[in-house]
Amino acid sequence: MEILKQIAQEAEKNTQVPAYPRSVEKVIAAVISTPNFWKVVDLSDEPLPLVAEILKLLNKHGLVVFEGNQILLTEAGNELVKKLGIETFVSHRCSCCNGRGVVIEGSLKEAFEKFLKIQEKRPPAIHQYDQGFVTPENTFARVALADDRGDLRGKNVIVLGDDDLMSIALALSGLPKKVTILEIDERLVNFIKEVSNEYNLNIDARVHDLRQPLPEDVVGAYDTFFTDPPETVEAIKAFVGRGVATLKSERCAGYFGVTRRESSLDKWRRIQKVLLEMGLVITDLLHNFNEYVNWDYYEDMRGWQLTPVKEPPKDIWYKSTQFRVETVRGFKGFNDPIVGDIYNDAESSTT
Ligand SMILES: NCCCCN(CCCN)CCCN
Repeated sequence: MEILKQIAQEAEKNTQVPAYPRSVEKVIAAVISTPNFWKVVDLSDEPLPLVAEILKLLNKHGLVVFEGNQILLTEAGNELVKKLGIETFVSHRCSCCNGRGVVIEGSLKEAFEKFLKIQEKRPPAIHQYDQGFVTPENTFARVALADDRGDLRGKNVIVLGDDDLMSIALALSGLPKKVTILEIDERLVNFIKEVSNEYNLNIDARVHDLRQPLPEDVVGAYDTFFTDPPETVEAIKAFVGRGVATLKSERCAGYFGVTRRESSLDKWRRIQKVLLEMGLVITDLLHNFNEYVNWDYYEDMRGWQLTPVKEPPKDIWYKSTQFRVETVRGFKGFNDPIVGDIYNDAESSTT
């Protein structure tokens, strides 16, 4: 146990990311089952910068080696695993719903098939706005989840930031009364407008920088919001806080993703405190509900500089937990201008 504590302390000192003996244990447990860096990050569920540092320290202590692009336990590493009784991960994830608790069926399925075709021409994710969209099936699973919770039919729905094309999926489902989207990236707004015209979806799509206060007419005018903010507490305030500011009243819902890839549990605690202070109740937390398609700018992101081996990501490794929140008495949104950096902190790694 001593070595785990020692490596955790050193890793925290070098990265400013909170690290625990369990962080080190989970990285070792991941290395038992995969030599691939991105899969180690995925299985360990620790922030990428911390995983990279822990691997470098394990290597320094002669417990892992980097052979080509593979991360392997040494003889000494295997001894430690035996001595500490470290076990690898076993998944019990439902193969039918992929652990999401919802499936895309009936009328949603037809809309989904249409969406699959439409999204083939979507603008690629760009680094400038920390974009990274989820799989088309995931976008529709979010629609199924919100409909399952009664948050869509006959409701006014707003999407704050939409590289995931939630606005198109929601409109294709035919469930909401009105769909509005605010998005900083003109390429996306133009694409969504074109699709809305072509398919007669009547989407209210506007270019808007969410660091600025909301347009007057959307404040207090919606029943449900969707957003998927960058992973800083500031960004949660900007995107989720503004989402709350768009809601009509108590007992309205919001949906967004929070990841473990760029957020330690210590940061999660700060995020959850911010949510409670806004007068929100967290009703659902669905682990790894969101799966992000690998973006082609990975060599430009900070995380790439930190990785101990330079193997391009192949399978989906970046995932996030889907949060559902609901307003209760005394809730208050956030609609002041945001100054400063909403994209970077010590734990972020894909910006
Ligand atoms: N930079 C690549 C990954 C970004 C994912 N973030 C934005 C996702 C937009 N769809 C944050 C994901 C969790 N909040």
